[in-house]
Amino acid sequence: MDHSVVMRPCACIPSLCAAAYTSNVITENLAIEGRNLSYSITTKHGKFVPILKDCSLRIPTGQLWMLLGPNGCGKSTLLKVLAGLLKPTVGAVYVKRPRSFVFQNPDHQVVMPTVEADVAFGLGKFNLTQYEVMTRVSKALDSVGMSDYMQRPVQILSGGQKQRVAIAGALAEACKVLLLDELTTFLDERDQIGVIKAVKNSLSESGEVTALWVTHRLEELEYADGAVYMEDGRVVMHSDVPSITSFLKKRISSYTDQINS
Ligand SMILES: Nc1ncnc2c1ncn2[C@@H]1O[C@H](COP(=O)(O)OP(=O)(O)OP(=O)(O)O)[C@@H](O)[C@H]1O
Repeated sequence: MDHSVVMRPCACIPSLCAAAYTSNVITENLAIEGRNLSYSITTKHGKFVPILKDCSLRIPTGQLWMLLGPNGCGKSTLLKVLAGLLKPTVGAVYVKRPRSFVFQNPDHQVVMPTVEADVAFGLGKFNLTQYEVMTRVSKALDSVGMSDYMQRPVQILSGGQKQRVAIAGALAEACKVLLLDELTTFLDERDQIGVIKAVKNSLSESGEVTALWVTHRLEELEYADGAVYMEDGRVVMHSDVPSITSFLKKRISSYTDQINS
């Protein structure tokens, strides 16, 4: 994944705070909609490289969806287009505001010395009283199961705990959409499950927060409400979990047959 975009990790993206709505997009009950999105680049040698090709997706409010696909198929690029970090070459995007992007590497997520200060970091812009800040911080930490760590230094946290603190930062800012890029890549199994459960819990507590979770790990599908599967820059399937699981099992078994034949 490209980490060249540097910002306050997990902060709501300031340039996106105004409503960004592109005409002809139906938004009823949807937190995320992309229609016919293409994204391409032209290299310094003048070569045209299509990265996303006519991708469409619709994610209902309050749900956790996974974005799956082989290495290099365009998952992170699609997530960055939805985050507004990249402008699609063609197509329309609607994503509820505020939205937050959480990066893959836990060490890029936390910037303040303590957990409490880190979660409160993005709240300065809201002109809140100390009491309101404290209330938001404790509620957000509670949602991700990190209340007991409020006064801890961030350096001593595990990778998964850092990711949960980053998610709490977004929740404290009343984020409506979480765009989560392979958060569990660097985590051990226990931390991995802790992060995904924290996201799931945050969504069910609020009912208003929606998450799109990029992953390679098929076992994480069991926590999802739906999934989008990509290959070679295209959305190949967009559906409920049982259908996508059965599709992927067939895909894997046909691949195994091919390499064994
Ligand atoms: N700025 C860029 N310049 C050239 N190629 C790029 C650029 N950004 C992305 N790509 C290419 O576009 C394709 C999609 O990249 P992307 O990071 O979105 O894939 P991904 O599915 O997230 O991969 P991974 O699972 O390995 O993180 C890759 O082939 C990548 O090399």
